[in-house]
Amino acid sequence: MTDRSFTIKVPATSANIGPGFDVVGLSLSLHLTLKVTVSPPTPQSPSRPPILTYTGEGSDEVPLDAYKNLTTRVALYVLRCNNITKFPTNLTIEVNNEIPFGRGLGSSGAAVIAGVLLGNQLGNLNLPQTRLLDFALMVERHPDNVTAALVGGFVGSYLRELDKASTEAASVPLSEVLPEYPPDASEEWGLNPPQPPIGIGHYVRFGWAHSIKAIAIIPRFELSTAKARSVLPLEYSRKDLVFNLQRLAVLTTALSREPPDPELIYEAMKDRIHQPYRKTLIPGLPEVTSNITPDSHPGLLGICLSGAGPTILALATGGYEKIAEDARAIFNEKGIEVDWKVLTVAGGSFIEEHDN
Ligand SMILES: Nc1ncnc2c1ncn2[C@@H]1O[C@H](COP(=O)(O)OP(=O)(O)OP(=O)(O)O)[C@@H](O)[C@H]1O
Ligand SMILES: N[C@@H](CCO)C(=O)O
Repeated sequence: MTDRSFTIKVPATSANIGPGFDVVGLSLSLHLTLKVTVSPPTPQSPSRPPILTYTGEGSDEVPLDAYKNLTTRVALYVLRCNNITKFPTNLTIEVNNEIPFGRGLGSSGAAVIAGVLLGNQLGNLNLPQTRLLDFALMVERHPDNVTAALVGGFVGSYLRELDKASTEAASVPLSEVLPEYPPDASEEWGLNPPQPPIGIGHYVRFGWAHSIKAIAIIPRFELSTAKARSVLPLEYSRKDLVFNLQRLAVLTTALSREPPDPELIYEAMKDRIHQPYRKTLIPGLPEVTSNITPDSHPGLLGICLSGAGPTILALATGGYEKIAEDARAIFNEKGIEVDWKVLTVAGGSFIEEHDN
């Protein structure tokens, strides 16, 4: 028997793009890459626990225990749901990550999608894409990042209204979906995990004008999605909802048109559902989004908070450096250091099997 090896590659994502809170996502050209090897047992190594190594973003904080790491815990959840209670013996996973943690660039969504694809691959499950999405949505319960990370491009998604039994199945605490530790006596723990209902998430890919690039202006601090969601109200006025719906409807088509129209897009990327509430957590956010405009910065199309923040996403066809450096100067005035990158829209996740 020979080693089996394959590579999984998952893109970063920016969710919301202004008015599309929990609805739209855009895949971007930073990647989480897993190089996976499964070696047959040998007399010297009949069986050993998984070895996980990690380079790049988050390597100083990510757990390297396969039973604690988000990606491998998700993979084990997928395997357990398919009657496989353990990782294969002699599994090695070398991770390289370009997606900064907790910045609004979909690091957790990418880790979850990588885990679902890893479980599917290790168990030779051949799950269809819709089922892969169901598993991801049991872990990350808003569809915007995970859908864009899985299928790639500029994507809108919704969660199907579930019947009572499916709603209960999809509402189990995350600690039950992803227990942290392996069982001492694996039987009870290994069996009967909460199965995802079928067909939770549905999506459509919008067009994307190729001349549009995304500048990610990334503050050097982390903001967890949970914290950035905790400041949001539970209810909104009709006026604010209509404000967002009007803009989102225009935005999804405006970003596909060549040449893109800055006047239309700048206004269509405004939001009243999440950004105004998150400004308390991101000093400089209102100043950056209101002072950098297509008039002051030729090439700019629109500017918004990326996902739950703190990264700012500027869509532009040129003038990248001036946009980024002027945003940097505003953040610097608030005592915040930033890094910035010009990114392109990426394809979806993919797996490459290697011949050994
Ligand atoms: N590659 C990874 N491997 C393991 N855990 C990860 C990985 N990437 C992210 N995580 C976990 O996810 C956490 C960040 O998730 P969080 O949802 O707060 O932010 P985000 O996904 O980067 O931002 P957003 O959801 O706004 O785009 C990290 O602190 C870490 O615990
Ligand atoms: N739509 C989510 C994305 C976070 O990943 C939010 O803004 O909270």
